[in-house]
Amino acid sequence: MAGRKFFVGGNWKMNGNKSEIQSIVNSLNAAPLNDQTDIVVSPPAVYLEYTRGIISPKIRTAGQNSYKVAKGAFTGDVSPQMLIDVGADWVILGHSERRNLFGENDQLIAEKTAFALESGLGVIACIGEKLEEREAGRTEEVVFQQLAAIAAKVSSWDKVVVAYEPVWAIGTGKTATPQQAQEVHAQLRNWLKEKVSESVASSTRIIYGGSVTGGTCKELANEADIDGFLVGGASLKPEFIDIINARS
Ligand SMILES: O=C(CO)COP(=O)(O)O
Repeated sequence: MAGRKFFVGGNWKMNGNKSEIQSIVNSLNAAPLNDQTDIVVSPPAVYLEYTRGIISPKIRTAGQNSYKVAKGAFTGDVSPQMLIDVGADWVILGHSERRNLFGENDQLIAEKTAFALESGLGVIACIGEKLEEREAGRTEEVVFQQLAAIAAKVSSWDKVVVAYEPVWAIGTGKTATPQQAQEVHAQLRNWLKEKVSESVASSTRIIYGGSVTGGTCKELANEADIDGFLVGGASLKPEFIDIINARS
């Protein structure tokens, strides 16, 4: 907690069309939203501009990915400059689906993070262990390695939010318990303190993602080192409003 502004992101992943987005946006625009919370939604890239055009200015938008250079022969990719051009303020990088389905490694994610920050975007930097890694007692080692790769390329942490998303909790309905999440968040904050600085450790938001719902969000939000959420499935549903307001 410690003065860190609560941050809730909705990662829509590869879901939605104009009509579905219109109805999600209508419900968000009409809802009472806690103004002590930073709220970001991340539609598929092709719908970023459409979403920006209809959503309340209180809600910021994020790309789900961006490449490490501004333009060029990189078929199928988008740059931070393009995301900014269509009104995005943030980008999600290092999501486990990018790592595991599209083969992105720590090095590439770190380079993309550096370039997105340099270009003026905020970065939601995702890390998290797989089930077999947790079961082998390697959670700390894995998340520290992922964070270290990113930290090596970050010179200013003001616009970085770290998202801890255990892979076994993503899309599975198995939310980490508040204690499981808090334990890793505290370890990550301690890592930042030791390897970066005390002030970065105390000011950087560390948010949790993995099957967060309207039912699980309040208890998680009570933990000292959980500064918000990155929400997948539930961000497409009305309960996203309860998650945004979890600290109210
Ligand atoms: O991957 C996630 C957010 O980036 C979490 O997804 P779910 O909330 O659907 O588990």
